Amino acid sequence: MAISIAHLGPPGTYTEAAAIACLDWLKQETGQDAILCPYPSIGQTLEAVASKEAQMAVVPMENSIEGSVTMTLDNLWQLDTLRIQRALVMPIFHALLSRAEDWEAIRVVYSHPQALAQCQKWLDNFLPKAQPIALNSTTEALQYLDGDPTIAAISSQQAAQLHHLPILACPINDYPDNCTRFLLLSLTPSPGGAYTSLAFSVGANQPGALVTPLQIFAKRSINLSRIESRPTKRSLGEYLFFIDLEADARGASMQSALVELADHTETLKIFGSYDVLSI
Ligand SMILES: O=C(O)C(=O)Cc1ccccc1
Repeated sequence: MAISIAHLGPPGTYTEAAAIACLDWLKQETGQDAILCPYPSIGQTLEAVASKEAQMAVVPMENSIEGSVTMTLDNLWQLDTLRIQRALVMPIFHALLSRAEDWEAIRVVYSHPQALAQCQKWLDNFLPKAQPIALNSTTEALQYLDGDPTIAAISSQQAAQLHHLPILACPINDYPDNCTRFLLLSLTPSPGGAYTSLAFSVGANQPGALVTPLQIFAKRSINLSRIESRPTKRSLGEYLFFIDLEADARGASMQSALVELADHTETLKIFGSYDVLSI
Protein backbone atom coordinates (compact mmCIF):
# COMPACT_ATOMS: atom_id res chain seq x y z
CA MET A 1 0.00 0.00 0.00
CA ALA A 2 1.20 3.53 -0.76
CA ILE A 3 2.33 5.63 2.21
CA SER A 4 1.59 9.36 2.41
CA ILE A 5 4.25 12.08 2.51
CA ALA A 6 3.01 15.35 4.03
CA HIS A 7 4.59 18.56 2.75
CA LEU A 8 4.00 22.30 2.64
CA GLY A 9 1.48 23.19 -0.09
CA PRO A 10 -0.41 24.28 -2.13
CA PRO A 11 1.16 22.34 -5.06
CA GLY A 12 4.27 23.85 -6.61
CA THR A 13 6.23 24.68 -3.43
CA TYR A 14 9.95 24.02 -3.16
CA THR A 15 9.12 21.57 -0.37
CA GLU A 16 6.89 19.65 -2.78
CA ALA A 17 9.87 19.36 -5.18
CA ALA A 18 11.95 17.99 -2.27
CA ALA A 19 9.11 15.59 -1.35
CA ILE A 20 9.00 14.33 -4.97
CA ALA A 21 12.76 13.65 -4.78
CA CYS A 22 12.15 11.67 -1.53
CA LEU A 23 9.25 9.77 -3.14
CA ASP A 24 11.45 8.78 -6.12
CA TRP A 25 14.26 7.75 -3.78
CA LEU A 26 11.88 5.63 -1.62
CA LYS A 27 10.57 3.83 -4.69
CA GLN A 28 14.08 3.16 -6.01
CA GLU A 29 15.61 2.08 -2.67
CA THR A 30 12.75 0.12 -1.10
CA GLY A 31 10.10 -0.36 -3.82
CA GLN A 32 7.69 1.53 -1.55
CA ASP A 33 5.02 3.62 -3.33
CA ALA A 34 4.07 6.98 -1.84
CA ILE A 35 1.57 9.74 -2.47
CA LEU A 36 2.04 13.45 -1.71
CA CYS A 37 -0.28 15.26 0.75
CA PRO A 38 -0.01 19.07 0.80
CA TYR A 39 -0.69 20.92 4.10
CA PRO A 40 -1.19 24.68 4.56
CA SER A 41 1.70 25.20 7.01
CA ILE A 42 4.95 23.61 8.24
CA GLY A 43 3.33 23.12 11.67
CA GLN A 44 0.38 21.22 10.20
CA THR A 45 2.73 19.16 8.00
CA LEU A 46 4.67 17.92 11.04
CA GLU A 47 1.51 17.54 13.15
CA ALA A 48 0.07 15.24 10.44
CA VAL A 49 2.90 12.75 11.08
CA ALA A 50 2.84 13.13 14.86
CA SER A 51 -0.90 12.31 14.82
CA LYS A 52 -0.37 9.44 12.31
CA GLU A 53 -2.54 11.08 9.67
CA ALA A 54 0.50 10.83 7.32
CA GLN A 55 3.47 8.44 7.52
CA MET A 56 6.25 10.84 6.50
CA ALA A 57 6.84 14.58 6.23
CA VAL A 58 9.24 16.75 4.27
CA VAL A 59 10.03 20.20 5.70
CA PRO A 60 12.61 22.92 4.98
CA MET A 61 15.20 23.14 7.76
CA GLU A 62 17.86 25.64 6.76
CA ASN A 63 18.78 27.98 3.92
CA SER A 64 22.31 28.95 2.89
CA ILE A 65 21.40 32.67 2.84
CA GLU A 66 18.67 33.12 5.43
CA GLY A 67 19.61 30.45 7.97
CA SER A 68 17.21 28.31 9.97
CA VAL A 69 13.54 27.81 9.26
CA THR A 70 12.46 28.57 12.81
CA MET A 71 8.98 27.09 12.32
CA THR A 72 10.62 23.70 11.69
CA LEU A 73 12.98 23.90 14.69
CA ASP A 74 10.22 24.97 17.09
CA ASN A 75 7.85 22.21 15.93
CA LEU A 76 10.58 19.55 16.06
CA TRP A 77 11.22 20.45 19.69
CA GLN A 78 7.53 20.49 20.60
CA LEU A 79 6.53 17.29 18.75
CA ASP A 80 9.43 15.28 20.11
CA THR A 81 8.39 11.95 18.55
CA LEU A 82 9.57 12.84 15.04
CA ARG A 83 12.80 11.27 13.79
CA ILE A 84 14.95 12.35 10.86
CA GLN A 85 15.23 9.70 8.12
CA ARG A 86 17.24 11.64 5.52
CA ALA A 87 18.32 15.18 4.67
CA LEU A 88 18.48 16.57 1.17
CA VAL A 89 19.92 19.77 -0.22
CA MET A 90 18.27 21.50 -3.17
CA PRO A 91 19.38 24.59 -5.12
CA ILE A 92 16.70 27.31 -5.09
CA PHE A 93 16.08 29.73 -7.99
CA HIS A 94 13.30 32.24 -7.36
CA ALA A 95 11.13 33.75 -10.10
CA LEU A 96 8.78 36.75 -10.13
CA LEU A 97 5.31 35.65 -11.30
CA SER A 98 2.60 38.13 -12.28
CA ARG A 99 -0.05 38.96 -14.88
CA ALA A 100 1.15 42.61 -14.79
CA GLU A 101 1.99 43.98 -18.26
CA ASP A 102 3.95 46.82 -16.73
CA TRP A 103 6.13 46.36 -13.58
CA GLU A 104 5.03 49.83 -12.41
CA ALA A 105 1.54 48.38 -11.86
CA ILE A 106 2.77 45.89 -9.22
CA ARG A 107 1.74 47.04 -5.74
CA VAL A 108 2.13 43.86 -3.67
CA VAL A 109 4.55 40.90 -3.76
CA TYR A 110 3.48 37.76 -1.88
CA SER A 111 5.70 34.87 -0.82
CA HIS A 112 7.10 32.75 1.98
CA PRO A 113 9.20 34.91 4.40
CA GLN A 114 12.42 33.09 3.42
CA ALA A 115 11.80 33.73 -0.29
CA LEU A 116 11.07 37.44 0.34
CA ALA A 117 14.26 37.70 2.41
CA GLN A 118 16.32 35.89 -0.25
CA CYS A 119 15.17 38.45 -2.88
CA GLN A 120 15.19 41.55 -0.68
CA LYS A 121 17.84 43.52 -2.61
CA TRP A 122 16.30 42.61 -5.96
CA LEU A 123 12.88 43.84 -4.74
CA ASP A 124 14.44 47.09 -3.44
CA ASN A 125 16.11 47.65 -6.83
CA PHE A 126 13.38 46.65 -9.24
CA LEU A 127 10.08 46.97 -7.34
CA PRO A 128 10.80 49.66 -4.69
CA LYS A 129 7.15 50.69 -4.49
CA ALA A 130 5.72 47.19 -4.04
CA GLN A 131 4.83 45.99 -0.55
CA PRO A 132 6.23 42.53 0.37
CA ILE A 133 3.67 40.37 2.18
CA ALA A 134 4.68 37.13 3.92
CA LEU A 135 2.46 34.06 3.57
CA ASN A 136 2.79 30.41 4.64
CA SER A 137 4.28 29.33 1.30
CA THR A 138 5.53 30.61 -2.05
CA THR A 139 2.40 29.23 -3.77
CA GLU A 140 -0.33 30.35 -1.35
CA ALA A 141 -1.15 33.50 -3.35
CA LEU A 142 -0.88 32.02 -6.85
CA GLN A 143 -4.64 31.43 -7.15
CA TYR A 144 -5.21 35.22 -6.83
CA LEU A 145 -2.68 36.30 -9.50
CA ASP A 146 -4.93 35.56 -12.48
CA GLY A 147 -7.57 38.13 -11.66
CA ASP A 148 -5.29 40.93 -10.46
CA PRO A 149 -2.38 42.48 -12.45
CA THR A 150 -1.34 44.62 -9.44
CA ILE A 151 -0.05 41.61 -7.50
CA ALA A 152 2.99 39.40 -7.97
CA ALA A 153 4.45 36.38 -6.19
CA ILE A 154 7.94 35.00 -5.69
CA SER A 155 7.79 31.32 -6.50
CA SER A 156 9.56 28.65 -8.55
CA GLN A 157 9.58 28.23 -12.34
CA GLN A 158 7.82 24.88 -11.87
CA ALA A 159 5.05 26.62 -9.90
CA ALA A 160 4.62 29.12 -12.75
CA GLN A 161 4.23 26.22 -15.21
CA LEU A 162 1.82 24.35 -12.95
CA HIS A 163 -0.40 27.41 -12.40
CA HIS A 164 -0.03 28.70 -16.03
CA LEU A 165 1.40 32.03 -14.87
CA PRO A 166 3.93 34.25 -16.68
CA ILE A 167 7.48 34.63 -15.31
CA LEU A 168 8.54 38.31 -15.37
CA ALA A 169 12.09 37.70 -14.10
CA CYS A 170 14.26 34.74 -13.06
CA PRO A 171 16.46 34.14 -11.12
CA ILE A 172 15.82 37.01 -8.71
CA ASN A 173 17.58 35.68 -5.58
CA ASP A 174 20.21 38.13 -4.31
CA TYR A 175 22.89 35.42 -4.08
CA PRO A 176 23.21 32.88 -6.91
CA ASP A 177 24.38 30.07 -4.61
CA ASN A 178 21.07 29.68 -2.77
CA CYS A 179 20.44 26.19 -1.32
CA THR A 180 17.91 24.82 1.16
CA ARG A 181 18.32 21.73 3.32
CA PHE A 182 15.13 19.72 3.73
CA LEU A 183 14.40 16.88 6.18
CA LEU A 184 12.42 13.69 5.63
CA LEU A 185 10.84 12.72 8.96
CA SER A 186 8.68 9.93 10.35
CA LEU A 187 7.84 8.25 13.65
CA THR A 188 10.16 5.29 12.96
CA PRO A 189 13.66 5.27 14.49
CA SER A 190 16.32 6.94 12.32
CA PRO A 191 18.30 4.64 10.04
CA GLY A 192 21.68 5.94 11.28
CA GLY A 193 24.13 7.87 9.13
CA ALA A 194 26.89 10.42 8.95
CA TYR A 195 25.00 13.22 10.75
CA THR A 196 23.19 13.48 14.09
CA SER A 197 20.80 16.28 15.03
CA LEU A 198 19.78 17.01 18.60
CA ALA A 199 18.58 19.84 20.82
CA PHE A 200 18.87 20.60 24.51
CA SER A 201 17.95 23.10 27.17
CA VAL A 202 20.41 23.96 29.96
CA GLY A 203 19.46 24.11 33.61
CA ALA A 204 20.82 27.38 34.87
CA ASN A 205 22.00 30.52 33.12
CA GLN A 206 25.56 30.34 34.48
CA PRO A 207 29.13 30.48 33.14
CA GLY A 208 29.95 27.30 31.19
CA ALA A 209 26.30 26.23 30.74
CA LEU A 210 26.88 25.95 26.99
CA VAL A 211 30.61 25.31 26.81
CA THR A 212 30.36 22.19 29.01
CA PRO A 213 27.95 20.36 26.66
CA LEU A 214 30.03 21.43 23.64
CA GLN A 215 33.29 20.22 25.20
CA ILE A 216 31.80 16.73 25.50
CA PHE A 217 31.99 16.50 21.69
CA ALA A 218 35.21 18.50 21.26
CA LYS A 219 37.22 16.24 23.57
CA ARG A 220 36.12 13.21 21.50
CA SER A 221 37.04 15.00 18.22
CA ILE A 222 33.40 14.91 17.10
CA ASN A 223 32.86 17.82 14.74
CA LEU A 224 29.98 20.20 15.34
CA SER A 225 28.66 21.34 11.93
CA ARG A 226 25.94 23.69 13.13
CA ILE A 227 24.59 25.39 16.25
CA GLU A 228 21.44 27.45 16.52
CA SER A 229 19.67 28.89 19.53
CA ARG A 230 15.92 29.36 19.87
CA PRO A 231 13.99 30.95 22.73
CA THR A 232 12.49 28.39 25.15
CA LYS A 233 9.31 30.53 25.13
CA ARG A 234 9.30 30.22 28.95
CA SER A 235 11.02 33.48 29.76
CA LEU A 236 13.08 36.14 28.03
CA GLY A 237 16.75 35.21 27.70
CA GLU A 238 16.26 31.43 28.08
CA TYR A 239 17.35 29.35 25.09
CA LEU A 240 17.27 25.92 23.51
CA PHE A 241 20.34 24.87 21.50
CA PHE A 242 19.99 22.87 18.30
CA ILE A 243 23.19 21.17 17.16
CA ASP A 244 24.27 19.01 14.22
CA LEU A 245 27.21 16.66 14.64
CA GLU A 246 29.27 14.86 12.03
CA ALA A 247 28.95 11.41 13.59
CA ASP A 248 26.51 8.51 13.92
CA ALA A 249 24.75 8.23 17.30
CA ARG A 250 25.26 4.44 17.16
CA GLY A 251 29.07 4.76 17.32
CA ALA A 252 30.79 4.04 20.67
CA SER A 253 32.25 7.51 21.07
CA MET A 254 28.90 9.21 20.34
CA GLN A 255 27.09 6.81 22.67
CA SER A 256 29.32 7.80 25.59
CA ALA A 257 29.08 11.49 24.59
CA LEU A 258 25.28 11.34 24.63
CA VAL A 259 25.23 9.71 28.08
CA GLU A 260 27.51 12.49 29.39
CA LEU A 261 25.44 15.15 27.61
CA ALA A 262 22.25 13.97 29.33
CA ASP A 263 23.99 14.70 32.67
CA HIS A 264 24.86 18.28 31.66
CA THR A 265 21.56 19.34 30.10
CA GLU A 266 18.06 19.90 31.45
CA THR A 267 16.11 18.32 28.56
CA LEU A 268 17.83 16.50 25.70
CA LYS A 269 16.05 15.49 22.49
CA ILE A 270 17.84 13.39 19.87
CA PHE A 271 16.20 13.73 16.46
CA GLY A 272 18.31 10.95 14.95
CA SER A 273 21.24 10.02 12.74
CA TYR A 274 20.84 10.08 9.00
CA ASP A 275 22.58 10.49 5.65
CA VAL A 276 22.18 13.24 3.06
CA LEU A 277 20.34 12.19 -0.10
CA SER A 278 22.08 13.35 -3.23
CA ILE A 279 19.69 14.60 -5.93
O1 LIG B 1 7.09 28.08 0.27
C1 LIG B 1 7.74 27.17 -0.28
O2 LIG B 1 7.73 26.96 -1.51
C2 LIG B 1 8.56 26.31 0.55
O3 LIG B 1 8.73 25.15 0.26
C3 LIG B 1 9.30 26.96 1.70
C4 LIG B 1 10.56 27.52 1.15
C5 LIG B 1 10.62 28.87 0.84
C6 LIG B 1 11.81 29.39 0.32
C7 LIG B 1 12.91 28.57 0.10
C8 LIG B 1 12.82 27.22 0.40
C9 LIG B 1 11.65 26.70 0.95
